[in-house]
Amino acid sequence: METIISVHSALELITNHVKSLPVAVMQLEKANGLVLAEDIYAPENVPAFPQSSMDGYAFAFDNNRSDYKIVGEIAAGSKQTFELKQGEAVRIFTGAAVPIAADTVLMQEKAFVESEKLTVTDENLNKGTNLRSIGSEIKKGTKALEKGTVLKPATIGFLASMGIAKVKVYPNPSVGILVTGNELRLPGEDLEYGQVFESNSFTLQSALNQLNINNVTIYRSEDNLNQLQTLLSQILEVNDLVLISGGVSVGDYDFTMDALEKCDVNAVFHKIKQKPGKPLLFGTKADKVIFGLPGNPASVLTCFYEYVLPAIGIMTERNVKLQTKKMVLTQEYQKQAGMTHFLKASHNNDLVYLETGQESYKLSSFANANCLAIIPENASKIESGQEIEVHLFPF
Ligand SMILES: Nc1nc2c(c(=O)[nH]1)N[C@H]1C(S)=C(S)[C@@H](COP(=O)(O)OP(=O)(O)OC[C@H]3O[C@@H](n4cnc5c(N)ncnc54)[C@H](O)[C@@H]3O)O[C@H]1N2
Ligand code: MOO
Repeated sequence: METIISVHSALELITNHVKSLPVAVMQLEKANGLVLAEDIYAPENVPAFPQSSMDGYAFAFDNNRSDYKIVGEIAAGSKQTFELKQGEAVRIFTGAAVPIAADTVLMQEKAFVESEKLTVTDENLNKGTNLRSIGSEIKKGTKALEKGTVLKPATIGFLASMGIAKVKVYPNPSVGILVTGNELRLPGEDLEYGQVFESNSFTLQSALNQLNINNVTIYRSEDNLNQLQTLLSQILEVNDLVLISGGVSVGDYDFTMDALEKCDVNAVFHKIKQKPGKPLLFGTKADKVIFGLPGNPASVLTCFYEYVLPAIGIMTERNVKLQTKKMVLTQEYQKQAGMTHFLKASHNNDLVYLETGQESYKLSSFANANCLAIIPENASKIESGQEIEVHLFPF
């Protein structure tokens, strides 16, 4: 196992150890936000029949005629067909099948009808007006969507319009969040001296939900190796991704590393030259991915954005990494060389303002921030006005 490595090496190890999840066949209504794992070809013509796009009258267009005899009516969904003769029209409605012999639909606002006689009052009417021809949206057998397309409302609707009910996608992982700590109480409970409210599972679950990852189960364990090991082995059975909060440091009650070892997890690295989140732990067990997130609340969220997101991106073939931009720092920042600093910050017009309260137990600065400012490992001083990299939050 690697100990205390650079941010760059940590990301490289994650990239080398995480694989995309097996392709799954998914009901369309559950596929929003997922990536298509197959090319989609139209199984039928859309529309499958010549279709009226207006409420009005359908007929075979005749330049020398302005009157037609109305011989019937076709509503949307009607199976009725008409053998229209020259000079005959049918009353028709939006979405209805236009008779084969007809080629034009006159909208009713441009028609004058008396008893069964239709008079065209549209001087600019052309052959083919208001008629959607067979396959004019997409022809049967044509490629409709490429493998790799991210499904969104429009693509989901497009698939449904072709009659497709299920698609092959890269699924979202099922996620187990394991919260450790004797001191933790749930919001809403009474707090005794020495106890703190548990917030990490709330942060993590919300961050996952924001990615449309909703198959999330929260487990809780005391700082007890046996309990932790038993729970962890169950969690590893049923989840693709396991996020453990706390217990990754060096204290006498930090059992995460031992429990992972007992569960035969391959620890890939432990500790990154970074602040916050130095004791981040990453491991795998077969295709399962495990992160031991340092318990301090700001460390948990920073590590989620910087390391768990890229892993989820690989598992799902989605581009979910925080967007990177170069921006100008508006103040001087000093630190010791040797650690990358991820600083809660706000950007506006490509200028970056650092939040006060960078300590890893504080979430208030995170709550005010819209990005993380990156101060590189080897830097000891960034001047005000210098350009730095910024990772933008996805909201
Ligand atoms: N001697 C050393 N001590 C520590 C080191 C070190 O290098 N040497 N590293 C520090 C750093 S940096 C971090 S980060 C933490 C990480 O500690 P753990 O991952 O073992 O986390 P815990 O000790 O369980 O908790 C840390 C802190 O966070 C609070 N916490 C934990 N879980 C939650 C939760 N679900 N919701 C809200 N708050 C939570 C916990 O009460 C502690 O205050 O270790 C340092 N120590
Ligand atoms: O690495 Mo820790 O998150 O600074 O307190």
